[in-house]
Amino acid sequence: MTPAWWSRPCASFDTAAAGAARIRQQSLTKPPGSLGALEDIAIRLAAMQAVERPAMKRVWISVFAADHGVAAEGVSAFPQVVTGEMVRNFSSGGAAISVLARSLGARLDVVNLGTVNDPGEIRGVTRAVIAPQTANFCEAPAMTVEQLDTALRVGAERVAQALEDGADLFIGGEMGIANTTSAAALACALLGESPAMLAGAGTGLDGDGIARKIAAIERALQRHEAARDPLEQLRCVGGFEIAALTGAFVAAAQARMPVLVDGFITTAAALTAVRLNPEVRDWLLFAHRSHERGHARLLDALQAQPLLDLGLRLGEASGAAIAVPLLRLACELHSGMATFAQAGVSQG
Ligand SMILES: Cc1cc2ncn([C@H]3O[C@H](COP(=O)(O)O)[C@@H](O)[C@H]3O)c2cc1C
Ligand SMILES: O=C(O)c1cccnc1
Repeated sequence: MTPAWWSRPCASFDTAAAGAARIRQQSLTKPPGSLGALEDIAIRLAAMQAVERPAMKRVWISVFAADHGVAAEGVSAFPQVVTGEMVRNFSSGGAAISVLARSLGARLDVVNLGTVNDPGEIRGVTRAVIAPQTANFCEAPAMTVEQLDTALRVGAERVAQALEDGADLFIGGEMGIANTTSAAALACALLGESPAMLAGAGTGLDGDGIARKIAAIERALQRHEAARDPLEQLRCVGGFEIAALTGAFVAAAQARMPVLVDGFITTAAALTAVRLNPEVRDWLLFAHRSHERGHARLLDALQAQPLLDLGLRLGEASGAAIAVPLLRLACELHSGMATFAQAGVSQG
């Protein structure tokens, strides 16, 4: 049997470019190391882009939208119709990510994988509808094998589009009422953690709501106890958008495309991608630590040090978009500063 596409090797870092970038960082007019994490980012991006002086001009943002059967368990503070309504809002330019993408001059790609309140054909939205929603994973596997396969492939196809567009960075975002329940269930399955440790308030559940969410995840984990490998865990308790993000992250790493990871849900997808193919980890940069309970644990599992900690809990790729200016500034400092020799400044 031929191995699945997601198991194929990822691109490797260009160590010569990274070495040249490291030497350049040490020659710039500042005490070595004084730009902290921004220096490491410039060097890592040099390794990824295989150039001494990396750039972060074109940014591609794919927001994957999908509904979740588990919403029937009363695990979100908002009704399920919001997912489809927000797809429309992304396309008309009123969502947080719409504003951020405009401000960054980034390409915003919205992908509808299936919503109960389907907005139909609308301008600027790619239709890749798999089903109106996943199955309620408290009662059955969230996806069939075919649905999972399609969702993974849709994610990879958006990366192919980003490459064709000449993007320097891929950002994945999500929209799906109840998807913090799916992401928490997936994280529990992958990490062997208890739901009480990883389930949070999501869109703003109160104490009773969080207790319902924990109980739903506990039931789901019992039902799907036999799911031991990451692909099967994703199929049983994931969502269409979480699977598309997983496929996108693997495909980006295979295609030499840096990825900036957003919040709780996208990090659950990132961990799934790394479990499917450990080489993916090298290609992931982490934007922020979300306010959502459980995100810190996921970041720890990935040994990730995010750039920002702003108490964000929105999703939609918003936290990643907010961190893009830092990546841009890291690149500009790296390529624009004078060296000690050029500026006639004495070295220590
Ligand atoms: C208006 C609105 C816009 C959003 N944009 C992202 N989310 C975020 O909230 C949802 C997850 O939280 P939960 O699991 O509690 O439902 C996801 O759609 C996520 O992207 C939103 C939620 C709402 C209500
Ligand atoms: O961290 C996130 O991505 C998040 C948190 C709460 C709700 N939606 C998204």
